[in-house]
Amino acid sequence: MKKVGLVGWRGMVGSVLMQRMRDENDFATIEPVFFTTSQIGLLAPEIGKPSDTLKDAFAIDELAKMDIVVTCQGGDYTNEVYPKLRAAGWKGYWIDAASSLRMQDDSIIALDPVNKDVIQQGIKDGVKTFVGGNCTVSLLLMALGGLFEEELIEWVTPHTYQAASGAGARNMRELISQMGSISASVADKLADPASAILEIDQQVAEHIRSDALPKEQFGAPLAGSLIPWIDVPMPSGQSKEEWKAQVEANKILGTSDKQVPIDGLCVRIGAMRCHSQAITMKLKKDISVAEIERILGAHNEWVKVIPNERDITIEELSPAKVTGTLTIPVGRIRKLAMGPEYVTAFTVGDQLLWGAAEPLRRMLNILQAS
Ligand SMILES: NC(=O)C1=CN([C@@H]2O[C@H](COP(=O)(O)OP(=O)(O)OC[C@H]3O[C@@H](n4cnc5c(N)ncnc54)[C@H](OP(=O)(O)O)[C@@H]3O)[C@@H](O)[C@H]2O)C=CC1
Ligand SMILES: N[C@@H](CC(=O)OP(=O)(O)O)C(=O)O
Repeated sequence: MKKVGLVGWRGMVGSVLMQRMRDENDFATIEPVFFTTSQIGLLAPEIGKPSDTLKDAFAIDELAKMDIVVTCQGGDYTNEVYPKLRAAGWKGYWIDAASSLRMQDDSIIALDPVNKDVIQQGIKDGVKTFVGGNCTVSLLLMALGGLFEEELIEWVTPHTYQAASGAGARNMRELISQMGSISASVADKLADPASAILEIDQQVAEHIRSDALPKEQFGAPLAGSLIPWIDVPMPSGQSKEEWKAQVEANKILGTSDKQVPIDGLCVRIGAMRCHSQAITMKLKKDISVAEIERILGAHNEWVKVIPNERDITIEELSPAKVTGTLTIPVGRIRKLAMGPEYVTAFTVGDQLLWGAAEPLRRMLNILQAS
């Protein structure tokens, strides 16, 4: 059995990964070794079989005993430990959730329902570093995989509606606190059916703008509002989250030499853990909506085409429905007024599952089988 070192397993992405590995009985086929940056010597998590106590995640000699290291610990950890481990001569496989190594020449961004061929070729060529993609990128490609595979897309503009979880666990808590704080600020008026809505609205607006609203994590109101900027600015005027779309998607698809333009605005909204994307795309030719739906639906077992009808769209194409599942619904598919090659779509996906943990779990299984 391969020795697999798990780092960052108790964080938000790591916990979802652990849950999926338990659900799929992945621990039966590996020898897991749990690492920590802060709890050395404490008990490892329950996985249905005995495991050693927690080891020091900065101990290069311990990590070097692993055949595979899977880390969800974050970019700072990767930046500090990965170069030292490789410099020590370690030849094992490194599977990472953080963005630090994604765009390096010797790494592959893993999303196997979309780029299994790239991954398999990489393994044959001796690639040892596999990184999960940015959540919006992975979710976009899971939804539009069929059209990309058939090389039907000339360009895509995804406008995102990103959940609080993408900013971290504390941000998720802050979103709920903001909601509670807003509700509490007008509780007496809400309880009185005769109270005037404009007064409630006025009081809510004042509360949202005031220091009484908790906003230490986001630095701005999210509940009852939105934040139209995610991550740091780039020289192009894009946010870094927006910049990632084209570079990462083309790297995943293996099309970096003839880039498909992918660019749009990324916005944080008050959803908990599902990112949604409103897509405008130009196809290379005029194909019917029925054919587009067929191609999208046939690409992978998780994508689910939702007919462009009101009731089923509201029922199926929402963060409330999708959260905690691996389903990638894509709907609102129709031609735009700009011309027959211009198509719109809307998709939703759990950013902690297909957006983060699931590609890593599947990458581990691919390496196990190789
Ligand atoms: N959040 C997201 O949506 C996505 C995140 N990623 C990447 O994954 C990486 C990790 O992100 P995320 O999971 O959000 O990070 P978290 O902050 O949730 O966890 C990171 C680490 O913090 C330590 N920690 C300290 N206190 C606690 C606590 N009370 N509960 C749990 N862990 C604690 C743990 O390390 P220790 O046990 O060593 O103390 C843990 O492994 C980042 O690089 C991020 O970029 C990738 C895709 C999506
Ligand atoms: N930036 C993403 C989450 C994330 O962690 O992305 P990345 O893995 O590219 O750093 C969001 O805010 O929704």
